[in-house]
Amino acid sequence: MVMVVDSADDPVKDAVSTISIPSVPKSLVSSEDEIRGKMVMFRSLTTQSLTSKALMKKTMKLSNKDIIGSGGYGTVYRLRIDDTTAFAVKRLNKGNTDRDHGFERELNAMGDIKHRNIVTLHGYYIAPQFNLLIYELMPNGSLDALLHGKSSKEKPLDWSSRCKIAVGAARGLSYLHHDCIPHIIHRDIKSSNILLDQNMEARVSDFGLATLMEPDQSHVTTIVAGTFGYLAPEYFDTGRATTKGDVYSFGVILLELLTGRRPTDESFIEGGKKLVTWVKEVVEEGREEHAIDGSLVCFPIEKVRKVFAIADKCLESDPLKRPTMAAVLKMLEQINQTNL
Ligand SMILES: Nc1ncnc2c1ncn2[C@@H]1O[C@H](COP(=O)(O)OP(=O)(O)OP(=O)(O)O)[C@@H](O)[C@H]1O
Repeated sequence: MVMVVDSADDPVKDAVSTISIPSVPKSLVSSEDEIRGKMVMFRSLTTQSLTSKALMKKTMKLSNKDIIGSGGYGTVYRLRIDDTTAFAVKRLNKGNTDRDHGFERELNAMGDIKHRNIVTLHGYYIAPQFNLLIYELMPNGSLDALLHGKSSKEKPLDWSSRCKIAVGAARGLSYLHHDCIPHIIHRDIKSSNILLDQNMEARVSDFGLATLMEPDQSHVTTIVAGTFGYLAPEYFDTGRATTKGDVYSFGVILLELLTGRRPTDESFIEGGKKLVTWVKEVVEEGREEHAIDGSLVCFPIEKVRKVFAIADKCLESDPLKRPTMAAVLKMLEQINQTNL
């Protein structure tokens, strides 16, 4: 049964259609699953020629061979529609109520967001046993894979690609912090959540942990979440997610781009040193060219120094001393524009 609904009838704005599926083949779901779900697709150029029914049919045929990867919340599949259209479908298991709330949050936050540096959510499917999120497919994978995966040895990212990724990710995050109403704190900024589109433009992804803030609130108090190595120190004490916590995580991303090393790399904590202390010392002692990723054969040292200095500011232990994402974006854009 296909029912086209007016967006006014649906809690999610711009939804073009919903579909109830009384039964689906086994592949994404186990045969015991009680299957009765609702699919909602958002209106866009990519989805306008697709019917929910056709999409649902293809979705239910997904199997292990289509898996792109998996994370803390579920498994991601590649869904090919035709030669020009493909989606990334994230299946979230309905393990507990927290995850259900996370899913609802993700939908509400993502549905309206359209930005060149944010991964678009095209739709979702809700069923009793599982939920699906239907995202734009990012053909060049994640920054994590580009920096630390197999291809990083064969074809390391060059300096200008790293700069472009830093600027794009900063623009996406700045948009969430400053231009979305209510403002959005990402809460899980890390290199596996920075994806690359066909032009190697960075897109911020994964709002599973995103928390919506009312414009007059400066923070929200929640249980500790996020990923070790990227979390701001104050988060461990207070459990408060703030935009400045995201700025800290972004500083870690900058360090990853500069050094090619994960934040949990032993060299950062050698002799009990913390990341913050490490970067401060590198900047103060002018050792940037020794700290830069060894696979970078050619880099403009003045620009490298400036990006290290920005990372240092983002990683300040006192959140009040950290710049906003809008300021970080401006600094990175200026470095990119100057011919040093
Ligand atoms: N829209 C997408 N296009 C292409 N690949 C994607 C997309 N979304 C996720 N992936 C890839 O799928 C894999 C799993 O992603 P997922 O977001 O589930 O986990 P994660 O980010 O690694 O960890 P976590 O769940 O803790 O955030 C990652 O390799 C990620 O790069």
